[in-house]
Amino acid sequence: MIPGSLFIVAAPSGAGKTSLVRELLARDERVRLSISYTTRAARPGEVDGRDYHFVSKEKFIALLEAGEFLESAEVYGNYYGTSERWIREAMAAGDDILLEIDWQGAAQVRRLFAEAIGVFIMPPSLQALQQRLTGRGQDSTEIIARRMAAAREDISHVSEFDYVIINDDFAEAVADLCALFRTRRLQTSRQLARYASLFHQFNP
Ligand SMILES: Nc1ncnc2c1ncn2[C@@H]1O[C@H](COP(=O)(O)OP(=O)(O)OP(=O)(O)O)[C@@H](O)[C@H]1O
Ligand SMILES: Nc1nc2c(ncn2[C@@H]2O[C@H](COP(=O)(O)O)[C@@H](O)[C@H]2O)c(=O)[nH]1
Repeated sequence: MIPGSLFIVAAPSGAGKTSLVRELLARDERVRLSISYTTRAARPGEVDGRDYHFVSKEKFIALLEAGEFLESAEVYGNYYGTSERWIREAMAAGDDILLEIDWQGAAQVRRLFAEAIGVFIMPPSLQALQQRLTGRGQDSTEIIARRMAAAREDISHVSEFDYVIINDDFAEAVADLCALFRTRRLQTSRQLARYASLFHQFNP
């Protein structure tokens, strides 16, 4: 079996990564999204187990201490973590895995999986970012201010990622993200030769 790839998508809050990832998942059935654990309160419309596993701080710390997380970080005042068990199982099944996490988590994952492919989503401007956070209409003024204050720090980590997509025109950014996933899946003939079982089907 050809092993799947591990993709990381990060962005400052409000740049549009959840919207883009949702479109990618609708168009590319080979990608599986890791559902993170978080101590953040659910936003209106968010569903436990679909958008996040929403847990208390105590439960999160218990999971952390039990070694359940591949990576974890405090982001904008809440805790977030990726289930190591889920990732290992999905990898064993040969799936392409997508982690929608922040730059701190991305750095932790890169230390474990050097081959992970990092994609950073940029807003066209800080003004557009502010408008998107406000326009989403789901966070208080204080929360938006906290996320805007962190945006410069978030963006300063852009060079740690392999690819950058500027999410200005939404349709264009979706097309770029889908193309990136498709292209990264192409195998060179040398890579293919490493997957002996597949290779031998054509070279008995
Ligand atoms: N290209 C775009 N042009 C205009 N608005 C956009 C664009 N992309 C996304 N948006 C809007 O911006 C808002 C924020 O998008 P989204 O929730 O996907 O951001 P995010 O990066 O996942 O944020 P967070 O990290 O806070 O969850 C949403 O209301 C979304 O509809
Ligand atoms: N390090 C991790 N960061 C994560 C994870 N899941 C989400 N995130 C990031 O948190 C912020 C805020 O997300 P929001 O849903 O509260 O707006 C954003 O940058 C996410 O990418 C995770 O498991 N680990």
